[in-house]
Amino acid sequence: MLNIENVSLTIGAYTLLDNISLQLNEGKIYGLLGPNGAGKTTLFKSMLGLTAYSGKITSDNQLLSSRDFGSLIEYPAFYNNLTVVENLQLHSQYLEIQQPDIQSSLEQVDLWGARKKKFSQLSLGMKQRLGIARAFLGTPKYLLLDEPTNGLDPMGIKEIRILLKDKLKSPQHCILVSSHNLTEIAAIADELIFIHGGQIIKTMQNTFENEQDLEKLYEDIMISCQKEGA
Ligand SMILES: Nc1ncnc2c1ncn2[C@@H]1O[C@H](COP(=O)(O)OP(=O)(O)OP(=O)(O)O)[C@@H](O)[C@H]1O
Repeated sequence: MLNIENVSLTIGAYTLLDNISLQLNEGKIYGLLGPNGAGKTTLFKSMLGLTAYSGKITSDNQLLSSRDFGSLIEYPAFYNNLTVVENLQLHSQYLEIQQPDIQSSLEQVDLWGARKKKFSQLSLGMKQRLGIARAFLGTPKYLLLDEPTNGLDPMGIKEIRILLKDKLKSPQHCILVSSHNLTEIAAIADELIFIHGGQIIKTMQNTFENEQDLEKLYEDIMISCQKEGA
């Protein structure tokens, strides 16, 4: 279990994260929802140790290790002139992942057939899936995906949904995914986390049968945050 306790981050006059406490459990997919600038990426970066913060984040009561996490934050950066396989081999060497199962990870995201293609030859959807394969390569406990469906067409979005829900979700792994696409979040998440102005506004089970109901709740929450000036 990932335990986030009273995590805050202030830079100059701006409070990016405001006393965030959350518990994230293996076996679940969490959807992180919030408008532009809410603090989603900053929260991911604090978990990954990419930004300073006050408060405490632990995994099963232990200090965090970079091995605990796999992440896809913002646009996935790879070497354009290397092939799919070469990119993953390089990443494994860089992270000192012992005996990475590159074939399985590529099969999982349906890219084994494209293993000899250069990164520059991949479609956006293939690039996102390769980013997820890379994030999952060391079989981390926590998989952090920041807007993985950004810019994808409906088929690409569907592929990511199937990948997360039917292939990567497991009792051993916790997946935290941020998205502005409420339809996707309604379809894949077990739990919902609403964030606004660096604060967690609400956490709840995803009981939404359709995205219209989630959309309505999202709008109500965000409008009331704006009124309160959160
Ligand atoms: N290094 C920084 N210094 C100052 N402000 C920052 C820094 N990084 C991010 N911010 C600000 O912190 C706020 C939260 O940014 P963040 O990128 O975490 O939001 P987000 O929820 O991921 O937004 P989006 O949905 O647009 O990706 C924004 O107002 C952003 O401008």
